[in-house]
Amino acid sequence: MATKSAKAIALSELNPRQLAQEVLETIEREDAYSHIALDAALERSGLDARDRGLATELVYGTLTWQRSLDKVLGDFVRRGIDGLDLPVLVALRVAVYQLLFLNRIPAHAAVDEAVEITKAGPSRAAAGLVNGVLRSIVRKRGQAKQANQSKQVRWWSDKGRERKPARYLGERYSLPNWMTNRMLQYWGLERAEKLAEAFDTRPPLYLRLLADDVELPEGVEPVEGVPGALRAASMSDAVRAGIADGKWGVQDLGSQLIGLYAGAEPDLAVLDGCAGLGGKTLHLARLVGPTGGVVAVDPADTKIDMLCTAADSAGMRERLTTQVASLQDFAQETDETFDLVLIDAPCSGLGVIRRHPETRWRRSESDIFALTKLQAELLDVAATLVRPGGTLTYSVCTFTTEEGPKQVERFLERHGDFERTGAPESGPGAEVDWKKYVDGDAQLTLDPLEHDTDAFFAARLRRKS
Ligand SMILES: C[S@@+](CC[C@H](N)C(=O)[O-])C[C@H]1O[C@@H](n2cnc3c(N)ncnc32)[C@H](O)[C@@H]1O
Repeated sequence: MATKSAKAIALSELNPRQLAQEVLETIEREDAYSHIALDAALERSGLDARDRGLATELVYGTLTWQRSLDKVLGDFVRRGIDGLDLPVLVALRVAVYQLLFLNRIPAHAAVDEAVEITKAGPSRAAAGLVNGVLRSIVRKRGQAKQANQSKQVRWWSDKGRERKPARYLGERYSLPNWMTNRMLQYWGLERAEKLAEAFDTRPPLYLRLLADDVELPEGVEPVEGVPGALRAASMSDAVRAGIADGKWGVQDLGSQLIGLYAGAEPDLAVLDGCAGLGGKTLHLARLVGPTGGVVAVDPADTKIDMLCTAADSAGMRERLTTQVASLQDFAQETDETFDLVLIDAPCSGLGVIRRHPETRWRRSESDIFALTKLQAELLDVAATLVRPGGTLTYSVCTFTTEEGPKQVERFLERHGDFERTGAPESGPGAEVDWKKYVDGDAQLTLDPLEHDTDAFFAARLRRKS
């Protein structure tokens, strides 16, 4: 039976592969964020937990391994992949991802569905090509299996490891070479390779408690030494129900640690200067309690709208004041100073590529220069908004030194009235076992290998009294 065009049928009728196809095309065509496009599609889909899991795996896996998948396809598509229509390229990538990375999926299911999806789409004439290419890959894989080669279809060469390590890491772990070059500079080959591998895995599912006295379902455990943090084995129906009931929300452990590291505690007046969707804002609002307050500023009105909605359902609205403005404009207009200012700055986002795999293919090295300038400007403005004796926490979800430790060094050179102060010694943040998470300068440096978190950097600075 021919599959109907994904466009012609309601999202609620799509199977997991059709949904993944739809989402991946949207991400590519509209420069959309993977998590937003996928969540929106899943929300409107009629898929059960298992099929949602498969669709999620296909979207994130295909985006993560895009360089490797394209390399393999390039070896099998005679005229190269550059001239392929987007729906054809996406169908091929998704199928090859299943063939090479998902052992439990039978080859015929991956191939047949890619052919059907292509037949039902706008480039139906390419269905034969899709069929031929995928069957050749399956054949090659089968021959290699018979010859007992451990890796059947390869997209890298081990010989390059010593000779051209940046290229080797990029090809093997599906990362851009400029990024692997930096990883080698920072960590050397051994550790860079381990981190490259870690960046290709699916991240653990962490939750943050939003209510007191809740009973944890099976498969959800508290994270030792981090108040309010939970780790879930999977996005089970019970976890989803807890989210809907406002018992907990999804937030990476690294993000939660930043909220705690910033040192929010009852009564404080807090400014979240780059609030975004408010992941950290709402954590800070919870920590300051009903007697404290958080001002959340961000120039993106849609983000502030979403933050307000989330604050309403978390019961935090009364502690929160929002303003759609750049921090620079906000600072011009206010006379207020704050006990605690958080600058969770716009950054290259290389530390969260497990969650946002499209970042690998969208960022370029030149972005880092512009971002570093903006971060320095935001820090200079933020410094004027901290009361004497108050603190400024600067955080980024990346591992480049310019955006992290060097940015802070330069800030301290420009602002003799600030000093590093490290993790908080009172309030909920003092309950964390910080030894595990901070470096020699008491700065927070997190990564997926050591901490099972995304890669984050944060520094806490005190304005001298
Ligand atoms: C890393 S994101 C913040 C994420 C957010 N804190 C969270 O935890 O969900 C950086 C934010 O900075 C905002 N931004 C960009 N330029 C800004 C500026 N000049 N002033 C204030 N915020 C800015 C962006 O809109 C973006 O939402």
